[in-house]
Amino acid sequence: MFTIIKGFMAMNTTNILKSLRKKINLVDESIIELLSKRQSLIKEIAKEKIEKKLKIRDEKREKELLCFIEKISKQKKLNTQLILKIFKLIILNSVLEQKKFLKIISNKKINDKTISLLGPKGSYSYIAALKYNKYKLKNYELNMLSNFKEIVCAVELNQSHYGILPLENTSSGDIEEVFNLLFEHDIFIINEFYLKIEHCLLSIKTSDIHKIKNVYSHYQPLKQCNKFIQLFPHWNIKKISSSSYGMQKIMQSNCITNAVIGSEEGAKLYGLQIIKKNISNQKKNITRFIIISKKLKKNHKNIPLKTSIVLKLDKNINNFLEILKIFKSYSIVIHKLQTHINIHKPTKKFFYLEITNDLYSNNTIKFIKEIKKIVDFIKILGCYPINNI
Ligand SMILES: O=C(O)C(=O)C[C@]1(C(=O)O)C=C[C@@H](O)C=C1
Repeated sequence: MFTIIKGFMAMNTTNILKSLRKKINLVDESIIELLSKRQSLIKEIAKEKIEKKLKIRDEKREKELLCFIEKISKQKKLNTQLILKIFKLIILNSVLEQKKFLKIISNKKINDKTISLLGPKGSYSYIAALKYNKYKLKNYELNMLSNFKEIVCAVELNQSHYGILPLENTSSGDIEEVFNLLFEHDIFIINEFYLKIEHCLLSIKTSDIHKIKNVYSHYQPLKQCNKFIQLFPHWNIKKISSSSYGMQKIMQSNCITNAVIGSEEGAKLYGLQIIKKNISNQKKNITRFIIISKKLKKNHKNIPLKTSIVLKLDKNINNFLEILKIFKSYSIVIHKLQTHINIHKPTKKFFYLEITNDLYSNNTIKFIKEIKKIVDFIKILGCYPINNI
């Protein structure tokens, strides 16, 4: 009798579960419908912006909107951090959609093979992308974006096949922002290469070093040239989205007091003069660029390969000793080992590792299985050919 009642209750619970799941389906359908409505509005906004020649991205509006979202999600007692994360992604997606729409409207041929990078033309990423495109991709269209996050999201959201990002530099070290994006987003490294970066101080042709008051650039070139900059304490240093955006701005402003730190190639593109060449802290200023993709790539077995991994451990330091033992027992060779701080939660650390092993070899597969047992979090960031400087 008791078993019959239990069986009946179980059946009843299953029916309740079924009906609740049906309700969830309806709620999810409404969410999708609302997102589709939002997407249509985004297109309308894009048309208006194109007509009125307004910038696609409106950071002030984004801030206001996120404040509003935060307020109402708190009122509804939702996980505010999660909701904000979702909305930041939705907004970023609409920026990328609007930029794509702008291209269609302005009758630019849309190539389905694109590589996203920090633009506009003349940036170091542009020079790196031209080089990579010439040797490896051929005929991929360059999709110029305004920051590293947009590049990562364009690839993650399948709006672009590949992305190109600087990862580290001999003068400024690791680019933490890019490492954090790799850890947080669903993308993979499929290649790497090195590029010599020769920073120059550029201005319009009628200026000279004594007239300069404002110096513009992306935060990376500014960091890589900080010793040179320190020689001119009266300069106002202005961080902007890219060195080439700075070139565009000073060319348009036509003002003798403005200068930008950027490339010689960029100077030619924007008709600027080079006031001083090679101003980096180190003579051999080299940047390591990576190519990112939505999918992990399998490589030929007969070329030397590197696998990048990120790990998060709990506070127990002994864990790391355990990890090292596993490395030893599988004869894994560590090429690089670094700790990185989570930009959003500075108390949280990640371990970033590069091993000179093929991710798909039986030995590496077994090694990763072992590691997974003792870490809090592991993400394979990619497997790609080793490209020495
Ligand atoms: O309000 C706008 O201007 C929009 O284009 C919409 C939107 C959004 O998705 O909410 C997208 C991009 C802007 O940077 C700000 C907001």
